[in-house]
Amino acid sequence: KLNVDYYNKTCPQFLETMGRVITDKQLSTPTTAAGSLRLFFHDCMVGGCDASLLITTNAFNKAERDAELDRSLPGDAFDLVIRAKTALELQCPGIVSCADIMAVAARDLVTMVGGPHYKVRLGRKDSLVSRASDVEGHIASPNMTLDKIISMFESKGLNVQEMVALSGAHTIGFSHCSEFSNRIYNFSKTSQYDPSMNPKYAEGLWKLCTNYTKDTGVSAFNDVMTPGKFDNMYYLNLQRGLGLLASDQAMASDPRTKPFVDLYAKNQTAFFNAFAHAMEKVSIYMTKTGKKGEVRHRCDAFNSIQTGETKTTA
Ligand code: HEM
Ligand SMILES: [Ca+2]
Ligand SMILES: [Ca+2]
Repeated sequence: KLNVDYYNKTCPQFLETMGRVITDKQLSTPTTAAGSLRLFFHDCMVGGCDASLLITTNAFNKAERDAELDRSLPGDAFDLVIRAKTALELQCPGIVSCADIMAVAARDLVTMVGGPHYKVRLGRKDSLVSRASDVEGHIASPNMTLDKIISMFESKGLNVQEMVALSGAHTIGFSHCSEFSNRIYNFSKTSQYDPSMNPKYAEGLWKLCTNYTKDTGVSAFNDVMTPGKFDNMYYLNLQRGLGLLASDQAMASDPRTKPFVDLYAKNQTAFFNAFAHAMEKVSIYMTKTGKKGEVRHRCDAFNSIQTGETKTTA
């Protein structure tokens, strides 16, 4: 079904065009890589990698991207897909799905910022539904227990090792203060900061985020040491109490996850291999082929107008 040569005959310029659009965007807006990786992951976790996350809300339907858990996804990641789609529609109209564009963009950007390269099989179809109400229960948040996060990944066929490897994505990008503020402001009756945090690090974040309730855009690097580079520094940080999100830091102490944190901290090649392998798995999770989806003309709208009342699928 899915294969790496899917567009070889129908859109031979596909990968080259993607490469050009991605390079332009990443050089002018270096936050694109992290945003696109997160966008892709969130899309895949809800109904598979089918671009359901790109649909915009209309009067009849509150779409997936407007779910609370997806509100912080950056506009530049959406913009990249739109740009790629626009270029591809000129070269080979109606051929390349938005879901395939997202998969290739995430992969190419990981590679561009220093991470591994892996095969992306192609031929995904775009979804025929996108509902904000479908998101909850599928996307983890930082203050969930590790038990809960592990079972969420397991429900997608991803084991603990794969979860730890995929979380290495936090070697790039940002998080808003609201995602970790509970760790630095009145953590408990006896402690201002979360004791699993390096105190100097906590203090720095405390200063950075002082005004976060008013200035809601304030964010911290997920990886304080090498924020723009895809490397294994994330795991080394966890060993030193420099994990930003509570869920990240928890992986360094829980006996189920710690062995993998230690392995990837010691051995970047092991991390890259595990990340690449897990991403290949994520990127084919629940993919739609054939009549189960469509190739959208534009990535933010279904091809036929849907009122939300009746919907016929072929
Ligand atoms: C283990 C459970 C995970 C939790 C609880 C989690 C949670 C979060 C949160 C809260 C943010 C900050 C969002 C913001 O404030 O804008 C974030 C950022 C990010 N996440 Fe995760 N995440 C998890 C796993 C993953 C996975 C598996 C990937 C990809 C494979 C990923 C990729 C990213 C990236 C790249 C960013 C930075 C986004 C940017 O800079 O725009 N995360 N994550
Ligand atoms: Ca999806
Ligand atoms: Ca890094």
